[in-house]
Amino acid sequence: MTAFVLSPQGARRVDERLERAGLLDLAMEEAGRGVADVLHAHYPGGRVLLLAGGGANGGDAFVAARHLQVLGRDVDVLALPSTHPLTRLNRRRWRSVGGETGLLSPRSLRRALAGAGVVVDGLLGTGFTPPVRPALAQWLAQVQRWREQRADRRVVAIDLPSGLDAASSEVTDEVVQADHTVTFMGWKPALLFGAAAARAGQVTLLPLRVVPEWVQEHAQATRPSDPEVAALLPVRRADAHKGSAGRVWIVGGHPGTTGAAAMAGVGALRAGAGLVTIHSLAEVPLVTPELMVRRHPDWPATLLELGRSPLPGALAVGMGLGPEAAAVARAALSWNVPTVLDADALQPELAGAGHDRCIWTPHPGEAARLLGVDTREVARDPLMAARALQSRLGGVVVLKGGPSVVAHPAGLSVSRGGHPGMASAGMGDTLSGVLAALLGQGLDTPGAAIAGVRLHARAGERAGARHGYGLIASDVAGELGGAWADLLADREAGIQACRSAGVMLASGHAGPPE
Ligand SMILES: NC(=O)C1=CN([C@@H]2O[C@H](COP(=O)(O)OP(=O)(O)OC[C@H]3O[C@@H](n4cnc5c(N)ncnc54)[C@H](O)[C@@H]3O)[C@@H](O)[C@H]2O)[C@@H](O)CC1
Ligand SMILES: Nc1ncnc2c1ncn2[C@@H]1O[C@H](COP(=O)(O)OP(=O)(O)O)[C@@H](O)[C@H]1O
Repeated sequence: MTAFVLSPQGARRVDERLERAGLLDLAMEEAGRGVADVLHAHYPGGRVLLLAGGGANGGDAFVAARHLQVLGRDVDVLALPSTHPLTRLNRRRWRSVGGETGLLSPRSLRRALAGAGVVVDGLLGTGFTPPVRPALAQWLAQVQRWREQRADRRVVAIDLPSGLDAASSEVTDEVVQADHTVTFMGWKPALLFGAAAARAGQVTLLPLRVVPEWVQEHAQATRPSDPEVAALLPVRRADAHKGSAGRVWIVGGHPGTTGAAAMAGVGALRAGAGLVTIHSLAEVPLVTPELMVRRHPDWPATLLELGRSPLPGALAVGMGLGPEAAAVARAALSWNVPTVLDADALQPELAGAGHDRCIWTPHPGEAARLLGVDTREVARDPLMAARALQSRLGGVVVLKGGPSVVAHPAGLSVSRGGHPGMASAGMGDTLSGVLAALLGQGLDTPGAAIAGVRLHARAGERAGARHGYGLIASDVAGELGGAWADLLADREAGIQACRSAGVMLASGHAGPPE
């Protein structure tokens, strides 16, 4: 199923609706019980110390305490004064089953930590407003020191580690390092990006059965599952031929950076393009004989000639293209065919020159240049940056990273998977080829972006399993066929899931070009 990304404001909206409908108690029960189940499954031994804050995050901790006791665990609870009515109610329920609650203080915490094997952090959730108040910072530091003293000590965070701003990828020193975070309803942006995501440890999302359509309504972005992505991929007829599988042009390469165009070409071939031609002013290495390479004397005359010839189903422009990239990209955009713009073609002066069938693929540095901001600002909130870029450039934007964000006219989508070994040169070039190949096979622009990013990430996972951090872009290209097969294995399930959930990922496949 599609998972959703919920900003703290979105979570609050859902919270308010649940409260008005009298369902918040049920949601808290489901959330707290889920925390207990996940904790017990992953960390079956050791005394559990639950830390409950005053808000609803603390309420979840009281519910979890009750269920952990039912599961036969030894449980201690230390709490702050409860301010939320449901937290008070669940504190009473905990007492009614014989549970005791101590007041959280440096002394009580020190004592309880001495006997604990697992700490449940239920102090601050989405209701946290930075910065962390000093007393709390001190307790969080105590928990942090306790965890670092022994390798078998675990911290399980409820919804998100305390001190983490749910909307930001940045962290401060106070934020607890969790081993596992059990989050509810949707991914909070902090659990997806940057240093904040690393503090969450492993994340389990519990969608909660209570009125899921409200989550969808208030979501900031979607996170399609593999079966849903697979439903976007084209399926060929048995009589397919190279013309019907899509003709792709790669426009790139410059003396010294010809490998970029070659890698894009291989990416396109491995993602199913029928015919791939590289147009370049430089001598592009013939990395595989199936690629056609045309070397030209200069761009102005070449662009005129190419514009008058039969145009391809899709093209990718910019990989290693060099100083004339903006002018070349502008001419290519005037041809009005599905176009991927990458690397040197990602120039601010092209804003307004694009069309609906463009995919712009900046990494955070390129995104910052296009937006005229600092790279750190892009990295802090990739969802906002991707949206801002899409409204400035039009078409579809893929803001690359681990994970990548796809911004399309109907919304935002965050990719799954990938591998840290993909942080190496040429990965983005390969992706450009993949995206052009999917556009050439008739996928619409958002569909090509969502499916292409996941296909590339899946190939990265496969290559990463084999090569680890030593993986190179050619390895990823070599795994694209296997990645496609992995996704297709779930295609039918994906189509059914999309239909029954009424979830629109993107309109998907427009049919193969003639
Ligand atoms: N949205 C929903 O429908 C659901 C929410 N649930 C839980 O509810 C949580 C949100 O609950 P709340 O909105 O009550 O907020 P929280 O419980 O996350 O935080 C509010 C508490 O934190 C304190 N606080 C805020 N900023 C602070 C700071 N800078 N320093 C120290 N203390 C600070 C407040 O005084 C208050 O006691 C979620 O994270 C989740 O755990 C769950 O019960 C499941 C259902
Ligand atoms: N840690 C990571 N996890 C997942 N994917 C990653 C990671 N690092 C990089 N990638 C992917 O690798 C690609 C890198 O693109 P880019 O920086 O443009 O590379 P290049 O310019 O060298 O071709 C992107 O698709 C990005 O999503």
